[in-house]
Amino acid sequence: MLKFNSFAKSYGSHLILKIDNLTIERGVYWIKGANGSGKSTLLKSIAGFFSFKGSIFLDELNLKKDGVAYRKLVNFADAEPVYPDFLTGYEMIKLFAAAKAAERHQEEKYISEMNMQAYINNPLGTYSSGMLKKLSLVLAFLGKPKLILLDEPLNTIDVESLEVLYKWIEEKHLADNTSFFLSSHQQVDVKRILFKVALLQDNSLKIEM
Ligand SMILES: Nc1ncnc2c1ncn2[C@@H]1O[C@H](COP(=O)(O)OP(=O)(O)OP(=O)(O)O)[C@@H](O)[C@H]1O
Repeated sequence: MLKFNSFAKSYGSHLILKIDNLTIERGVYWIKGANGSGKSTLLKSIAGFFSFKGSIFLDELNLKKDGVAYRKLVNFADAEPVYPDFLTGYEMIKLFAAAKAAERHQEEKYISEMNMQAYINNPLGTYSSGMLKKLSLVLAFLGKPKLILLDEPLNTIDVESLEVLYKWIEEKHLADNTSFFLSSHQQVDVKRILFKVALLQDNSLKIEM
């Protein structure tokens, strides 16, 4: 599903990640690693936000050569999402839905299950951090992504929303075979969704069997 060839990411002269050759099969992965191990850097590189050395492929699509097609199939939710204050949650959803060629009304289930109806038409400047986080999760599920990257999704949201998120991951993986990379400091309910663990350590990524 995802393939790294001679991948390396540095900030200036500081090497953060080096993945020579690695193929990751479809699945739901918990990206586990200590503070500063490079979890966000890895997810943002895969999302296509950062320059890097080497290549990343999603199936046959090369991120560097087929960027538009690749990005349509890879969705990302930031650890601390920031959006324009003046747009409403619903306007933000409509922008993302258009960019990801989402089916009409796809967002309705997500808005209602996350219980966001009461404030979805309010400006984002009025949202709490938990409300912004929930919006970022809704955006990450729009369209028909092959891979969804969730950076620290368990932070900030309440227990009910966490249950909803686990349900969405399970449903989406079973229905569309969508893969997930979810980074988290907190223990993930690994048995529930049969998470596989990908350990980020010593600048490299290792899939644990
Ligand atoms: N924009 C940047 N410029 C320079 N160094 C950076 C930048 N972003 C991250 N780093 C460094 O890269 C390393 C990896 O950071 P990253 O945020 O990817 O780790 P993380 O595993 O997500 O950390 P955490 O669990 O604390 O969120 C850290 O040493 C960090 O200081």
